[in-house]
Amino acid sequence: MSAIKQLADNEVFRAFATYVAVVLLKMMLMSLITSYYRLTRNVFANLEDAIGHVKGGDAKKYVRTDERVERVRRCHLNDIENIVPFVGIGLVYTLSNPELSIALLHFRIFATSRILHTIFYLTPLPQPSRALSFFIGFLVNASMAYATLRSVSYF
Ligand SMILES: N[C@@H](CCC(=O)N[C@@H](CS)C(=O)NCC(=O)O)C(=O)O
Repeated sequence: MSAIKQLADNEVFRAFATYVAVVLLKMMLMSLITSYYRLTRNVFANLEDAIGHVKGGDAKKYVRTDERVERVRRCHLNDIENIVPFVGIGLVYTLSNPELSIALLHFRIFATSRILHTIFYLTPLPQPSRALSFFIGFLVNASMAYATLRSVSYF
């Protein structure tokens, strides 16, 4: 059996791949939400975008910022700051041969925390809701990094 086939058959890897797909799809959704607010509020990042969408008048005035668009962009940036580490740390953690039940717990808590973070940020809900959801996801990444270092570290 090839190494790739072996990896694909590994239950922890399959669980990891599933949750990576979930959180990356959630992150990709942020681009669509940003575009939605740009188009419905006529808020553009570039003059050529404004010219393409605003008929007549001075397109320059639609090259501006808007609190709603900026909120979605901050939420997207926060996803990048946390989901990219999840993909990297999660992969090495998966390769360190963890227990399936413990790995699943990490992946599920992380995905839930990021979905909640988005809901809390975009609604928006009062703090500390968003801070807690961020912190839980952060702890999951830290826990996977710690477990990996404990089991396979080679300095
Ligand atoms: N880059 C983040 C680092 C800290 C962080 O991620 N905090 C969480 C909980 S308060 C957050 O949602 N920050 C808002 C954000 O990143 O826009 C920041 O500037 O706030």
